[in-house]
Amino acid sequence: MQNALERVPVWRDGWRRSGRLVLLLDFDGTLAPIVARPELAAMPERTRTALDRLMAMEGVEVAVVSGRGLADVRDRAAIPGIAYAGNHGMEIEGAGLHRIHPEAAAARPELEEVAALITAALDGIEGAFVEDKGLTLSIHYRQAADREADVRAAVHAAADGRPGLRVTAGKMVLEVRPRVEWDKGRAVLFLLEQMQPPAGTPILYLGDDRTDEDAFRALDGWSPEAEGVLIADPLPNESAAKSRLHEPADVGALFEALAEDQGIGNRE
Ligand SMILES: O=P(O)(O)OC[C@H]1O[C@H](O[C@H]2O[C@H](CO)[C@@H](O)[C@H](O)[C@H]2O)[C@H](O)[C@@H](O)[C@@H]1O
Repeated sequence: MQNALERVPVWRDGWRRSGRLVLLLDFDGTLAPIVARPELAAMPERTRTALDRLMAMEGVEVAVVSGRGLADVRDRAAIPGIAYAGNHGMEIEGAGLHRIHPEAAAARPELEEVAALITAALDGIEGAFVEDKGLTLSIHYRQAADREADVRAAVHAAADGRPGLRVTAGKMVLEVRPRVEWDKGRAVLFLLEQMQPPAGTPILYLGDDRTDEDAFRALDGWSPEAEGVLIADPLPNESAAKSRLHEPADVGALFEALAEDQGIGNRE
């Protein structure tokens, strides 16, 4: 898969021609490196500085799309004036938008019940814990990797057989989500419908995990200039992304490279 830095001239050219550049950004593993616990995740200074610089340029539109709860990712990313999609897009807020998936919200009482069951079952598994994100649960085992099987058993015992819920997997984490027809791909299409970028606008979705593949696939159908950038090393067997970066640190380098050209996007 091509290195995303090699595609920068193509994207800058599209930005120059259309007057717009859209960046849709995942948080953990993309803007922020993966760390031991969710509350320790932070955007590196280099990435923030380069993103600030890009956002000060003409025609650049940014949104953050995350599996985290909306308030959490908004506080953590702390990029002013943009739209945030939390809980894999089940809640969207900012830039004039306010939307909560109604069926997902209705599943909250059952989710609470499951959270209590899993929390009780994890008692005694040191390092495993439930992150309650309101509309979804993350059950982390990064610090209890040797007990992964027990964590999985606890989660499935509590959530399986409930028609309103489903279990998914991510990086050393299981998630319990409402069984609704909504994911990062749908969220990205919703955001683009609001943004209405003109034809020819380069639209980049940067993401690192399985849930980001929904967004990569959704972009394929949007326009020829919409494409996914996968942050991964090694690469997975399959991905719908068109190019890759090796690690979150490279995301800052990509923003710097996009902002480099003095000929475009400079506000008067
Ligand atoms: O969609 P994302 O913004 O990438 O969020 C996905 C999950 O990210 C967080 O968990 C992951 O990152 C943690 C901090 O680096 C790490 O400790 C954990 O092992 C990873 O799975 C977040 O806590 C989850 O709620 C998100 O769903």
